[in-house]
Amino acid sequence: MSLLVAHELYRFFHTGEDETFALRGVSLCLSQGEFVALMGPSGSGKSTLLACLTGLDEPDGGHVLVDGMRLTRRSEAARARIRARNFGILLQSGNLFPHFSVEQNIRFQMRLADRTDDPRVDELVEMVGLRHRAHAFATQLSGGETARAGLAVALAANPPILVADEPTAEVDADTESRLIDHFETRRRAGLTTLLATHSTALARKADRIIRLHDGRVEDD
Ligand SMILES: Nc1ncnc2c1ncn2[C@@H]1O[C@H](COP(=O)(O)OP(=O)(O)OP(=O)(O)O)[C@@H](O)[C@H]1O
Repeated sequence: MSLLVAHELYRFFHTGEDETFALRGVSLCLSQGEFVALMGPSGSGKSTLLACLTGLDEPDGGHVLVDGMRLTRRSEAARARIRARNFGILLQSGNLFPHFSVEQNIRFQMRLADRTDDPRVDELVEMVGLRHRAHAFATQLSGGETARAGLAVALAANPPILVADEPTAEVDADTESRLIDHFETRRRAGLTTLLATHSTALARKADRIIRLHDGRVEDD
């Protein structure tokens, strides 16, 4: 069975007189253990799609199923429960609590997922190249450090589905290669990974590339 299904998703935005058609009937299926890259030009709808797939945004049409459960058109509390159980999420809007340190943010995410005894905090901090910044508050981090800390938080609960928007946009080559190793380890462990990326190096490692263009799937 598919772990994550999107069926005919539509999303429109209205700003004043303008209407933007961000998603125009996007359907996709992700199986357990798949590593999928979502690509497409700026403005093609990648971030909007990730937000709808994780229930952080509601599509205007269509629906999303997570492990057979409908995520769309449910209460925020129900969506949050499904999200906590199934997803690790890194979106461009960020996922850090500003007055927690990097390490506290990671531990908090683990606690939300009931992984209080998880020994991997140091490992995660090391993997994203932030050992020297583990005790810094989120507000004290540079843009690149914030993105990397956010990724460590998204990975903290070893989520069944990792959804990340441009996870390697702000990382150096060493960190990118450590992250690619980690994504491949997730695949071997049967965990699913969906990354929106402009990086061809990263996309080359994926099992599948889904290309969006103008709010539609151009190629899958
Ligand atoms: N909250 C919003 N209000 C109005 N328009 C929006 C909103 N969010 C996204 N859009 C518009 O929807 C379209 C798709 O945006 P989206 O951010 O999903 O693209 P993207 O493929 O992720 O782009 P990028 O690669 O630059 O991050 C764009 O035209 C964008 O301007």
